[in-house]
Amino acid sequence: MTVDDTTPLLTVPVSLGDRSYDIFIGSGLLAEAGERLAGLAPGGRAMVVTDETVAERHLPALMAALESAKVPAEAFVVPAGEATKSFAELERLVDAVLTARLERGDTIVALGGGVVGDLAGFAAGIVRRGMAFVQIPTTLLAQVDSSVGGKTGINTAHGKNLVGVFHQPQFVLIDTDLLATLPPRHLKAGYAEVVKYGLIDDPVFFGWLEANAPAVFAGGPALAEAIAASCRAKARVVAADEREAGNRALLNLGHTFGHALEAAVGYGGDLVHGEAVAIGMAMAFRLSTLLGFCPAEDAVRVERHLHAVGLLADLTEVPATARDPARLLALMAQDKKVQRGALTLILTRGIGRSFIAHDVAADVIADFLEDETAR
Ligand SMILES: O=C(O)C(=O)C[C@@H](O)[C@H](O)[C@H](O)COP(=O)(O)O
Repeated sequence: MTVDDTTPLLTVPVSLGDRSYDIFIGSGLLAEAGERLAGLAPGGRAMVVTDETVAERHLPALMAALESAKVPAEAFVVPAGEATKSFAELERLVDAVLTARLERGDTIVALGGGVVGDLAGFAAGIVRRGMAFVQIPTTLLAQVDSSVGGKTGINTAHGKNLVGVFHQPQFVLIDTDLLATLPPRHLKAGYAEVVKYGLIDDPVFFGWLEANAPAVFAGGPALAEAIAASCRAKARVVAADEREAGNRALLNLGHTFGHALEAAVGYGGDLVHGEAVAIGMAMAFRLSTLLGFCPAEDAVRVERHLHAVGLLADLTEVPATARDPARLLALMAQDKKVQRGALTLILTRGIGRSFIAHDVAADVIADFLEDETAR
């Protein structure tokens, strides 16, 4: 993979028949949001959903872009953090959309990270049985993962993302400049999802990340290239299996363990999604090694890279209260990939060789979790 020294506009198509859309990636794109929205829904209105932190940094620029394109718009601001993916915030948002009398052809615009995108997308999917929706992701995690593919939803006390709908956006606008204000912790957390694409089926990309991680974290062309490669990978998987009937589940590498950890720590607690996914991916590699699928050196290589960029890779690195194996197993049992009571895990035969496993016995997973807490 080569790195350009410029970041021109790049368009990645997501091919889904009459629900197809483009991901626009480039520097300074927020300023074009108004024109793009006006082109999408001439004469339409917009509601921008964002959180308190993003509102301070980027909302004025987006509202100015909408105003100059003559798109009437109002903003709806939610608290920052995972706890916002709740029935209470969904109800508040739905009420605001209906109070504003937005029509089905008006647009809900998600300006923010995964939390904002998932909540706003869910509202767009259910109000008037489906409104227009646009994603303007402002975190690395949202730019490389959650803004693409149409998964929307909220968390419940039973687990992560358990209530939601598939609802594709009309376009995704990725302004790479917005990452300049992203705190390092969230840049790292988003990087976990970038690594995931290498681990699923692209060992060359993983090798490139090992060599180029410092340049990616420095921002600039290498970061833009990592975003583009991630979006291409995700668009390819989603186009082949929009509703996760098959191989889309590979995008869940690290998520069955990760989601259980997030729920165990508590939403808004001391573990953000990408951090939990990093631990979950390392665990998936270790379990794969234990089961004889994956060379031990590959699991070690994954751990080494996650640690090298400052991500956690070990269950013992999460708060002790979230490490109870029985509780983790009970949370995993709520995973959406469960079939007839049996867990589905994404395991691996090595870096870039992940596969869907339906037949790992519950007692094997329970023993593995016991071992992991004692590592
Ligand atoms: O888009 C997908 O499909 C994914 O699984 C991507 C995940 O990284 C993302 O976190 C997704 O929201 C998880 O979905 P879930 O269905 O496992 O809750």
